[in-house]
Amino acid sequence: MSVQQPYALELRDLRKAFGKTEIIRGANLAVQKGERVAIIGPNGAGKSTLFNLISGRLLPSGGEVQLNGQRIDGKTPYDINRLGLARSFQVSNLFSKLSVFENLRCGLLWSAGYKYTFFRFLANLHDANQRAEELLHKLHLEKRRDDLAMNLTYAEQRALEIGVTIAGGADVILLDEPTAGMSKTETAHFIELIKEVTVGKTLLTVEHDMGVVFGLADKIAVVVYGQVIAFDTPEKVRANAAVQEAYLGSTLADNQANAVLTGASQAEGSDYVAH
Ligand SMILES: Nc1ncnc2c1ncn2[C@@H]1O[C@H](COP(=O)(O)OP(=O)(O)OP(=O)(O)O)[C@@H](O)[C@H]1O
Repeated sequence: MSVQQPYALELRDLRKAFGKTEIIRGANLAVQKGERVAIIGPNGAGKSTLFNLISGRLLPSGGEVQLNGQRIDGKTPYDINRLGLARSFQVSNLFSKLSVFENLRCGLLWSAGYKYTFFRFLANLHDANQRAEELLHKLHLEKRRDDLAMNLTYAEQRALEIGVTIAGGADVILLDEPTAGMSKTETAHFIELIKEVTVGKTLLTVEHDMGVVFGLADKIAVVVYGQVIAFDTPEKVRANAAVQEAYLGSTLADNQANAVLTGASQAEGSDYVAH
C-alpha cells in the first residue's frame, strides 16, 4: 500500500472575521504538489484575504492552513517563508538601486542564511553567484544583468520580482495578479515565463484576467462570498452550474462570468488593490 503524499497546500474550514463580519467563511482547498491553481471570484469575495491568511499576513479566526502536511496558521510570514512558501508582491519588493544580478543574489543569499556568520556568507557567495547567473538565464534577463532594477521595463521588473521570489527555493509560490498592467503581448510572454520558472513547483495565483487563468492554470478555485464553491479543471469549472449562478448579479460579475464561460480574456483592468 502506498503512503499518500501530503498536499502541498491545504485549507481546512478556514475562517476570518473583521470585527463582526466574517469574510472567509469556512474555506476548504487541497492543492497537490506541482499543480498550478488560479483563484478567481467576484470583487470582494475574499481572494486577497485568503492569500493574506496563507502567507501569514493575517491570522485566521478559525480553521487550519497546512503546508506540505505541516500546520502553518499562526506562524509569522518569515517562518512560513522558511518552511517553503513564497509570495510575490508588486515591484516594490525589489531593491531599485541594485542591479538585476544583485537583486537575484540578495534573494539567494537571504535564503541561504547569510545573516548567521560572515564566514558562512563567504562560503555561500560563490554558490549564490552561480545560481544567480542560472536564474538570469531562466528569466531571459541576461542582457539586463548589470542594469539597475529601477531602469527595467515594467514587464522586466515583474520577471525579476518572480525571480527573487523563487530564488529562495520555496516549493509553493503565491503570485498576486502576475500580469496586471502588462500589454497583451507582454502577458502572453509572461505566462510562458511563469510556466518555465515554476516547473516542479506548486503555484497559486489570484487572477482577474481570464486569458491568464486559462493560459496558466491546471485548476481553478472559484471563491464566492468567502468560500471555495468550485475547484476543478478549467473545462469543468466552465460547465459548473453553481459557478454560473454565483457569478450572476452585477455588471462586473456578468463580465467575469462571460469570461469564465467563454474562456475569453478580459479587456479592462482590475480594481484589485495591491497590499
Ligand atoms: N483588513 C480588513 N479589514 C476589514 N475588512 C477587510 C480587510 N481586508 C479585507 N476586508 C474586506 O473583506 C472583503 C474581501 O476583500 P478581499 O480584498 O479579500 O476580496 P477580493 O476577492 O480579493 O476582492 P478584489 O477582487 O476586489 O481584489 C471586502 O469586503 C473587504 O472590504
